[in-house]
Amino acid sequence: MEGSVKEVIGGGIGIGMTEKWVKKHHLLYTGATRHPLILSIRDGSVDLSAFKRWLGQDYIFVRNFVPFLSSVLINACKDSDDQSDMEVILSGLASLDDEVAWFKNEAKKWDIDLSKVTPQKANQNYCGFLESLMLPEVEYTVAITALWAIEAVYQDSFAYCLEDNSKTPQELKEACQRWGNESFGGYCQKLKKIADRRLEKAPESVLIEAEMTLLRVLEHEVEFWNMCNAEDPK
Ligand SMILES: Cc1ncc(CNC=O)c(N)n1
Repeated sequence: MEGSVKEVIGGGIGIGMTEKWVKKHHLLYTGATRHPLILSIRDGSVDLSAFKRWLGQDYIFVRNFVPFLSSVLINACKDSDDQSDMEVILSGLASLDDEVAWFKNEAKKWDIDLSKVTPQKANQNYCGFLESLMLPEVEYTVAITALWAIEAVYQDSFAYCLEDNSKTPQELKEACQRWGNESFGGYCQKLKKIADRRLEKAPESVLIEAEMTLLRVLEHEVEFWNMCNAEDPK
């Protein structure tokens, strides 16, 4: 099949839309995946209070991410042309069970009371954006592109902190491992394939919407990291 006429014509080989967009918007993509907070984790100079802020805020984000992912799952069941989409998204949803438990356990280790953490502005904005993606008029193709981008930023960022020459502090490695591991990487690849398959068949209007949505995701991710690096509001 590799390299066959069918693969080439079918678009199985060659560069997909998501990759084209990442190249086109590489400054913003790099801004999200090589943020100063990530670079500081990787070189070991990270301010632990920034990490703690991230932990508390991301717990809230993940709780809001559950209904979003559920909504993408429903969309896939209703609108997808491929039955396996549902299985990929379901696997992501299933892993959030463990993820929420991990946050609670990690918060204990760092002496953070999650019930006292309130979402900061950038987090509120990002969660509001997730909610807007759950509106009935949002196309499955747009929602799956957003989902791929949200997951890919975390996978790319944290995998970078785990590379051989990185100096990531031992106590942060488990967090990096959650999203930087190969299995999460495989999940992101599957999401990317789904997004590329849908985008390939999408009309121009949906393509524009999906590209705009990718840019919004990247901006929200940058703002989220910025929020963690900034002092708490007085
Ligand atoms: C701000 C943000 N973006 C992406 C992820 C990764 N998805 C689910 O865990 C996350 N946890 N937080």
